[in-house]
Amino acid sequence: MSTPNKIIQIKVPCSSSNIGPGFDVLGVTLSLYLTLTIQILPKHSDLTNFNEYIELTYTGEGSSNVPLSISQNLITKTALFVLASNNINGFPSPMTINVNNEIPFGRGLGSSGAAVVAGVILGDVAGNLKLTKDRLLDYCLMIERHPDNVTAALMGGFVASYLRELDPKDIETPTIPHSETFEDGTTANEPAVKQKVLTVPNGIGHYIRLNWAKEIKAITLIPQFEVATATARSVLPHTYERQDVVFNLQRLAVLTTALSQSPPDADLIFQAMQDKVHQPYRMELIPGLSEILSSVNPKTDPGLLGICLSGAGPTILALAVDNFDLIADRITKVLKSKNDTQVIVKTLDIVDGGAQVIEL
Ligand SMILES: Nc1ncnc2c1ncn2[C@@H]1O[C@H](COP(=O)(O)OP(=O)(O)OP(=O)(O)O)[C@@H](O)[C@H]1O
Ligand SMILES: N[C@@H](CCO)C(=O)O
Repeated sequence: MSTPNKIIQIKVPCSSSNIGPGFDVLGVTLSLYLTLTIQILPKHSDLTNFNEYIELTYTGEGSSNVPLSISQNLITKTALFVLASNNINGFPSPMTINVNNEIPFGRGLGSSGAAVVAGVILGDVAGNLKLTKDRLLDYCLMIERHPDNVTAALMGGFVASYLRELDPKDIETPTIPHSETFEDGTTANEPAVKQKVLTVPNGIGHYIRLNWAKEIKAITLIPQFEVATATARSVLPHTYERQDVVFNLQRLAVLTTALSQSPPDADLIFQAMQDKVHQPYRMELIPGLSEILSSVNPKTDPGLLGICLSGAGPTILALAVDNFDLIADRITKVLKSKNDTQVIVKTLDIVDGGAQVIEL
């Protein structure tokens, strides 16, 4: 192999979204990473499209079943989409891309959001486009249409976001590498259909970083089965009763400040993490969720602040300041009593910084 012109690392954190009432709004970045190590190799011919000279390898989570074809892999097809949108047809240099992934697939820890962010940055780096972070977010949001995970993964920290409503013509093009959240029946593994130029609208996503009290840690309880986000969204109703919407709005407004206060008020946070918009409908997909939400609280388990589904599940997120192992054991017992599965427990830090590009 020839000596690389450049070696670059793209490091993207995982994220937990919703935090109870903030469905499709809140995301918090946690300390598990998707890391791409890229060697950009010298061009060895007059070619301008080096798609056949991209070597993609994986280690870690998902490595045994992720597609390695660049038109099917979510990271590389996202990069191809960014390049095509900037009039670049295919990867402009040969390269090796090694992906080391710590984020389990389909567990509610934002694996697809991290892959989309990594792919958008890969496209930016490969095409030497020098897009701003806000512009990178526009590209992410063309692909993953709920902003919570991608905004947290790109920007870092505890983030609230909303999406500008797009004109239907902005998303009708077949060049977008449809992710599972397009809700049109396509899946994350389907290839982008055509490479036709697409102008990505400006300023699709708007976000604000919120404060997070430094003593609050995230216990993640990760059952060893997947729930695809598309499935977890398909069980949600299309319309809601007014009292359920008001229930969530009231709690969401309180929660965004309650999580910033030091010392945290466990009772306030526990109540503010209740939800009536997504969790009740997802209980059928996650045996034990209903029992956990109704039986574990700051009185039964001192140190606990609140419990919710992480993203679309099945991971359970427990926010706590103390007694992490005891809280984890108690929730694990309930999950195991309802599922014939291993439960992996990871107590994670909240990560302040988002995706990074490091030149090695
Ligand atoms: N590192 C990756 N490389 C390639 N594809 C990935 C990667 N990470 C995720 N994916 C794709 O995304 C799918 C998982 O996306 P899905 O939205 O269902 O779950 P999630 O993002 O892990 O959970 P949530 O969105 O609830 O946080 C995987 O099955 C795979 O197709
Ligand atoms: N807010 C999204 C996150 C999943 O990616 C959901 O709950 O469906």
